[in-house]
Amino acid sequence: MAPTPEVISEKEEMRKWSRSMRAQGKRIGLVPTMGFLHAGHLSLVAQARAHSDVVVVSIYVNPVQFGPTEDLATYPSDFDGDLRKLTALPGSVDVVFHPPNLYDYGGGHESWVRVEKLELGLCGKSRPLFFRGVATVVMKLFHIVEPDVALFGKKDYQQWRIIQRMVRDLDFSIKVIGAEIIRDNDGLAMSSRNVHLSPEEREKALSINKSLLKAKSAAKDGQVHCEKLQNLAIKCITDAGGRIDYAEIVTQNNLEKVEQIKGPVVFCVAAWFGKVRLVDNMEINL
Ligand SMILES: Nc1ncnc2c1ncn2[C@@H]1O[C@H](COP(=O)(O)OP(=O)(O)OP(=O)(O)O)[C@@H](O)[C@H]1O
Ligand SMILES: CC(C)(CO)[C@@H](O)C(=O)[O-]
Ligand code: BAL
Repeated sequence: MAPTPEVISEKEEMRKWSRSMRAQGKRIGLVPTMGFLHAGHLSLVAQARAHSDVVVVSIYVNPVQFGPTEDLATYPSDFDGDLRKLTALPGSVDVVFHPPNLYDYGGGHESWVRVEKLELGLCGKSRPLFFRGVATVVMKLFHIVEPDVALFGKKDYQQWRIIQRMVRDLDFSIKVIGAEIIRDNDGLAMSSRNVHLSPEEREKALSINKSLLKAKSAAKDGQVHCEKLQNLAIKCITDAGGRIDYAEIVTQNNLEKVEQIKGPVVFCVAAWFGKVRLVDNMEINL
């Protein structure tokens, strides 16, 4: 068992800690999270450790990425449980950055980061201010923690691509790594929000991964028409009782819609099961 991570809640203290590490020649890895940690998050921590000398995990439920009708108030949290999980890891986490509020300067926050094209499609359609909130808080975390490397999960594929684009366009000297999706044994992509699924809804939600596997296998068998593949997946999910937000095949880098698979694509899905909205995706490289 590793030592319990140091918990830092003040921005200035966090920056001071990072700068003292940098002065000792240490590479800093950052894993941004909203807490209620699961094995998907822990896999990011392991990869951060492999790419750096010291690891910071941030735990902060960022209010500005939630729309007025979204689930900010019910977002799951268990800070003590998170610390226990991080302490039980084979390699240590050095710091948990857990600020109470990143927008507490009074007078209102009015500066935003927008990744103008990439934020429009997929999740951006039903959550129009979501990626503005994500890009802004990640930029703030980058300025506070000053990491050399930052880890994001491919489960939130569009988010990962948006952060990569922000880092490129705004000249951050940070390596952004996309980590593979960790799934439960039955194929459901791990997600903090899964805790809100009833057993019946969880069973229905397995249709997302099944539909993606079906579509990928049909594509490998020669079906390259995206509409057909999308309809296959939509039927599988709606037959199971899910409500589709979107099911779209897009290019892996620019997330542009494609009609026929000719190069590397990713099939992205968001669907509702009861009050829970889940996202998942699968890369298809024929
Ligand atoms: N199953 C997973 N596999 C790999 N990475 C993941 C997985 N789930 C989450 N992550 C990554 O962990 C980071 C923090 O995500 P977050 O704290 O929002 O958890 P989450 O499980 O995605 O929660 P939510 O239920 O809000 O989607 C993000 O980079 C996210 O992509
Ligand atoms: C990247 C992130 C920590 C920003 O709040 C969040 O969107 C998440 O947990 O995926
Ligand atoms: N993991 C993405 C965070 C969100 O849906 O708000």
